[in-house]
Amino acid sequence: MVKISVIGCGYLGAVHAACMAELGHEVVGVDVVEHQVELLSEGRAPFFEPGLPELLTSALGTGRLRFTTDPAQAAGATVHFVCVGTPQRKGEMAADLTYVDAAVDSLLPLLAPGDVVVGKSTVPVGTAERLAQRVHGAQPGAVLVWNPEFLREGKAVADTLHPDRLVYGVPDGEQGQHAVARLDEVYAATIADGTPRLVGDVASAQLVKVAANSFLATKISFINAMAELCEASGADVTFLADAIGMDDRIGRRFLNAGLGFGGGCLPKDIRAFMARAGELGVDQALTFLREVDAINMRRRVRMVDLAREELGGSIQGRRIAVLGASFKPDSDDVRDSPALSVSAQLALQGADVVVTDPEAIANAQRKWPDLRFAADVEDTLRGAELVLVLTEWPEYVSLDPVEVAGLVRDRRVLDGRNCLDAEKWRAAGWTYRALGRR
Ligand SMILES: NC(=O)c1ccc[n+]([C@@H]2O[C@H](COP(=O)([O-])OP(=O)(O)OC[C@H]3O[C@@H](n4cnc5c(N)ncnc54)[C@H](O)[C@@H]3O)[C@@H](O)[C@H]2O)c1
Ligand SMILES: O=c1ccn([C@@H]2O[C@H](COP(=O)(O)OP(=O)(O)O[C@H]3O[C@H](CO)[C@@H](O)[C@H](O)[C@H]3O)[C@@H](O)[C@H]2O)c(=O)[nH]1
Repeated sequence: MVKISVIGCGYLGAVHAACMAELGHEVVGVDVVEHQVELLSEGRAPFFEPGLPELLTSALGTGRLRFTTDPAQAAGATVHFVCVGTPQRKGEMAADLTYVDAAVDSLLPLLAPGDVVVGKSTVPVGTAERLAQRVHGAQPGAVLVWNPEFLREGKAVADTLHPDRLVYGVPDGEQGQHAVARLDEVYAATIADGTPRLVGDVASAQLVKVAANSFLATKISFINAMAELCEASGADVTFLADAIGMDDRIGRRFLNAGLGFGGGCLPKDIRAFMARAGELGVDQALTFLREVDAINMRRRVRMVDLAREELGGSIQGRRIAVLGASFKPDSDDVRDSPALSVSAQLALQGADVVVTDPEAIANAQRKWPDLRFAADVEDTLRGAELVLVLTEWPEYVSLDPVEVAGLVRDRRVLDGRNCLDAEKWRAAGWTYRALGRR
């Protein structure tokens, strides 16, 4: 059993804390937001993540997990995971590192010889080296390492308990070896399950994370660029993705064309990576990511244009139903949500937009208070002249086009995620269109 602290209990940290307790460790989770700590302490997740409430309840029941707003409660832990946010700086591409700095600073007075501070947040390469100096200055016997996290929202619990790989970035020498041994203790059950573990230097570990997200973003923008070609030439991007995806070297995963990527990770991570490359004097190495970002943002513009086309050129006062607000299904996260940015654009241009989502309405309302929301699909669809499916929640994918036809004014649907059965919708008398699909 290892005594662990987790600093920052948001989408990443809350899941990490609960999973570490589940693996048998004694865990204290620290966050600055009082309400969030109260909810977590009651076994309630402050955000929607399948499986998390059950895990919290079971871990709290063992007495091995607690949450607090008091950073001093992290004293006594020998492994401290830093899981705070690294959002995009306002008006810039670079990451805002103030939370990471504050989190590490809050640990400095508590550190004892042998303690390991483990960065999990996604940071620009070079951040860990800077923080390591601060840790070393405060407690020469303590060490800072990087252990990036690859979990996906919506699958965060399974991804944390059964990751594809563990990556440790440690300094050379005895302190680095000590940290590896500590992390191996923390992840003993995961390693025993056969999860590969890669040990490298600190710079590489930080880069692995942003490189992985850049690759995923590039794969999505590649297929969306193909969707533009398909649309211009009368081809079908889903057919194309299926066919190229059958080549093992390419693979079908992350080739779903549509509205593109959003969320609290891919968009800000590729931008921060470009900013860091500029600081390092190698901005040319990542100019392709500018294009990846531009292709991605064009999807949203295209969706708005398509809606206008479908409505005969004018959206002023036209009733549009939007299904989906979160950046992807199985999440209530609306950070940089493509669905909401399209909805807001349509509303700004004068359309009468109503948005629904199974989990994300509260978050969406906070972010876009001027948008109109409805709690259920029926109220959203009633009287609509155009239906937009912008997040592929299973309940939207499985809608019966015959059943819902009676609710709308006009049977027109735009499939922003290439997730509907086009034939079925057309057979029910709907005009069906999707980005890059016949
Ligand atoms: N969300 C994901 O799926 C995911 C996956 C892998 C990596 N990451 C990375 O992990 C980091 C966290 O992301 P997130 O999505 O969990 O963000 P988040 O905003 O949901 O959570 C961050 C939490 O840190 C808390 N916090 C801020 N300053 C603090 C401090 N000084 N002390 C204690 N708590 C503090 C905030 O109140 C918040 O609850 C980011 O760097 C992100 O890129 C996220
Ligand atoms: O073929 C695809 C796959 C995904 N998406 C979109 O891409 C975005 C991101 O999806 P996903 O990667 O599943 O969600 P995240 O939870 O943001 O996870 C990413 O970001 C995390 C934070 O860095 C990493 O830990 C994960 O490994 C990485 O997948 C979403 O808007 C999806 O709709 C597509 O448009 N097409």
